[in-house]
Amino acid sequence: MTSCLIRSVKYICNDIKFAAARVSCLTKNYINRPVCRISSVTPKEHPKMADRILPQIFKYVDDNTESYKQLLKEAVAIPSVSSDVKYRKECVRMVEWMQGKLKEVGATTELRDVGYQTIAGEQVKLPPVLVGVLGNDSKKNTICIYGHLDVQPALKSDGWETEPFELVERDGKLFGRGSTDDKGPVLGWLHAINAYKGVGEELPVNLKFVFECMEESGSEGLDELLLEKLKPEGFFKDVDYVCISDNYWLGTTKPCITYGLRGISYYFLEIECAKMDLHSGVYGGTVHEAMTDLIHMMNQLVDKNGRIQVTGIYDSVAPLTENEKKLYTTIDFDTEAYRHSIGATKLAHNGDKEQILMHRWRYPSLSLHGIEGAAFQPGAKTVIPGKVIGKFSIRIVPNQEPEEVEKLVFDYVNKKWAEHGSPNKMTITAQSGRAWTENPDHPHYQAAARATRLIYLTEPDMSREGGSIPVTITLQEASGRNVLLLPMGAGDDMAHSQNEKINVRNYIEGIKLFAAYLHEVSKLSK
Ligand SMILES: C[C@H](N)C(=O)N[C@@H](Cc1c[nH]cn1)C(=O)O
Ligand SMILES: [Zn+2]
Ligand SMILES: [Zn+2]
Repeated sequence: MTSCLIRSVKYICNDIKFAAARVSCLTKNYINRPVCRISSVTPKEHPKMADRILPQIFKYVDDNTESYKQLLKEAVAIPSVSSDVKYRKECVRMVEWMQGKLKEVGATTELRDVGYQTIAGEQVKLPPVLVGVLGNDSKKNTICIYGHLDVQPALKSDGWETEPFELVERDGKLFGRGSTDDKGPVLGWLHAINAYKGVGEELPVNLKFVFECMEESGSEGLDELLLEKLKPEGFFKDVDYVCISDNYWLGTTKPCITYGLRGISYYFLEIECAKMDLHSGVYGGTVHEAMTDLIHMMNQLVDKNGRIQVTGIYDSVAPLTENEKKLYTTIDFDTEAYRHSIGATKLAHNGDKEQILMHRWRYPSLSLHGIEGAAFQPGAKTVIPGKVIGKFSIRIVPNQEPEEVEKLVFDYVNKKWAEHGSPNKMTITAQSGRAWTENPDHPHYQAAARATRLIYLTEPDMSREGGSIPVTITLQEASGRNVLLLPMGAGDDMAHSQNEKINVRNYIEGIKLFAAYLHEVSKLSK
């Protein structure tokens, strides 16, 4: 950290005269600070001049740290939980809030309608997708940036130390739902753009934005918007690169650039034994209970070592080559620190680094998430739930197609249900997104690596991510371009969990990283 600050200060001293000479008129930017507007000089025309811009930008970012935190506080305060329809208005408010911010930096924006989703037989309107364009210079490269504005649910009573929708700074960390996943990174792009403006520099690239508010709930409607509307309208025609910041470093100190994601196949296993909940004293012993059936079924899915029991599930997993195997040995990953950070007694696979990484990145895993309709509140509620929905998912990997995985799971669950022989009603439904991998030897990745070295003064690890961003492969296919994941947050940020946070350092240096990345990509050939 100290070295980054020293570097920024040193650069700004060299460039102070240069910066002063460029100011011609002042206006206000989106954080209400004066900015200068000038310069039609692009990095491609004057590379040396361009290389002096970044130090000014880094200084500008350091100087604006408090306002960046303030804006994240505003964003976190909007509880844009996509999985619960009672927050749907907040999702819309979140998208509109972000639209305002994009407009303030000069982007042309549109809110695109993506229709309805069906929840328990009801049609519920999906939040709109925010689509934006900033710059249209045919000499510049165009980057399409994707991010999401929705968050996972969070309640203080889940075990948060502070209110989840109130950004709280403590010990150099900003705690709050969405701070790292994905409001911090989305705002990072906005701040990086603003920093160019703040030092009076034209953006070196054109930008296109796709910001949705349903990522945590399967990105419903987004693929159709991208493939059936935006693509035919020519949105991707001039896109040269795609960048997403929505994952995390592997550890806490070493930056990463990410070239793979697992997909996800999410299941709702519903069992109904009665049309309402029943008093267990009155009805216990007289009915076949839905919860008993569900626990039996959920127990058939995975063994205690994490081996998925669904017949044929491992058949299509891409075979491990000798070359790929070697990649895992060089990755900087401390399994003991990882174990300690989550308070686990023992990791799977005896804590072996290579095995742990492979089971996060390239093998499927099945997790049991929860049961809707169960009496989960504290206290001795004596009810027999009439209907319960067990939720589980399989993280799927390259070569596994969602349709094929869904069929294997449906067949297996139906077989186990038949063997179980319950008179109750069982239904299973799924929603799935594909896995994604990219070529990390591409110049786009080299540009991101240069930007990362500039900020963190170290070589980034090329990583894969165990989580899923369903739209990534759609963006790859729709644009036909190289896609890169540039994480902002650290490996211990606890996305989706209690006390989610982003380190102030990751947030601020991440903004600089994005600015440096835009600069590096501007130098790539078209
Ligand atoms: C990696 C990304 N930040 C993320 O958290 N993605 C979610 C996507 C998802 C899909 N269904 C529900 N959520 C994840 O990997 O769980
Ligand atoms: Zn998430
Ligand atoms: Zn995310």
